[in-house]
Amino acid sequence: MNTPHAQPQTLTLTRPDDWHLHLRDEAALRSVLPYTAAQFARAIVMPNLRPPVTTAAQAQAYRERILAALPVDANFEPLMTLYLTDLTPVEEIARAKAAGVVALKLYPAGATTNSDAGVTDIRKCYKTLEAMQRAGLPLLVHGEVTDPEIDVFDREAVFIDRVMTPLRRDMPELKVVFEHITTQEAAEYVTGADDFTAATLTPQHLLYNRNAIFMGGLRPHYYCLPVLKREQHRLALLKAATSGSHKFFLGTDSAPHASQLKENSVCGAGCFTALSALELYAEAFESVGALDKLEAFASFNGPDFYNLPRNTGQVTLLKESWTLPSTVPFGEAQLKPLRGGETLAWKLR
Ligand SMILES: NC(=O)N[C@@H](CC(=O)O)C(=O)O
Ligand SMILES: [Zn+2]
Ligand SMILES: [Zn+2]
Repeated sequence: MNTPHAQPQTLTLTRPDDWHLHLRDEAALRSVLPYTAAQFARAIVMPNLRPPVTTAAQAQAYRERILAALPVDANFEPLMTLYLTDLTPVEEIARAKAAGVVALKLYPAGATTNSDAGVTDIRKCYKTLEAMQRAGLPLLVHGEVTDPEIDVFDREAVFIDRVMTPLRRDMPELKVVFEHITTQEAAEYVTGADDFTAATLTPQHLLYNRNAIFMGGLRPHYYCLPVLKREQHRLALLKAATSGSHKFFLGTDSAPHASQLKENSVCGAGCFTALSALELYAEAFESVGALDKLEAFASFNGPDFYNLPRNTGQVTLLKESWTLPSTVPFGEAQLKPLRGGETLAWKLR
């Protein structure tokens, strides 16, 4: 049958990167790293270990542990970050730059998983942020306020007014990535900002709204931070991701937590998507007929923002349904991927 506007059945992209990833450490690291190495050429590795990665020396040691955990045939480069604290010394910035660290991460204290050592007031970090601005080292931001008076669903929008806007005014040439944005407000803020501001988008925030957390019962594997929002926000994120704007790029925020800690009276925040990340993004882009925008989002906009070379080589996605495993090993424990046990429409060859 002649279907002139049929969507493609295969999709070949320049090898993509993941600009926001949690790999954890030790046995957990060895369990999850192969999935990312099979999908991506590089990934920005988040520093929220216990204890956090706060120094260039710790980042180098963590990088060595990641390289040692790679499958022998893997062709993958971890890009390291430091965890910013109230006490990060200005001198650490030069050491970080010399060690090949690509960014520092701002966790407002108490905002998310392993953020208790995070920043209590960003003004305490201004000397260090000025050094980053001079060194061209980006700041990656978990953009939620922690004020208990603020409704959980409003914490990202309030962060823009209370933290992002003053920060951009005071530090105009600091490169800032608004990580894992979840709201129309954040999408519009980044769209309207200058080229020093960019954002990452996760597959779950492009595919689901907050109903997914409550569908037929409480579903802990759909709980991450910032939490999924209303449909209006999901649509705004999808519009931003597929707009062709170079400010938006792929960052899975794949954040593995053992299933017994997700299916618990207090459920840890994080969705594990590393095993099917590209497939999930392809599904999201296809849903609005924008598969032609996926390559720039996944493979060009991130390296361009970080002033890193784009990858050479390609990956191919096939329109072929397959069932995602419902659990995979996670050290001695188990891990449940987002959509585990369900069918996906695209498959990475
Ligand atoms: N996104 C999450 O819900 N969790 C992340 C932390 C983070 O990125 O905020 C984690 O480390 O588990
Ligand atoms: Zn975060
Ligand atoms: Zn994260």
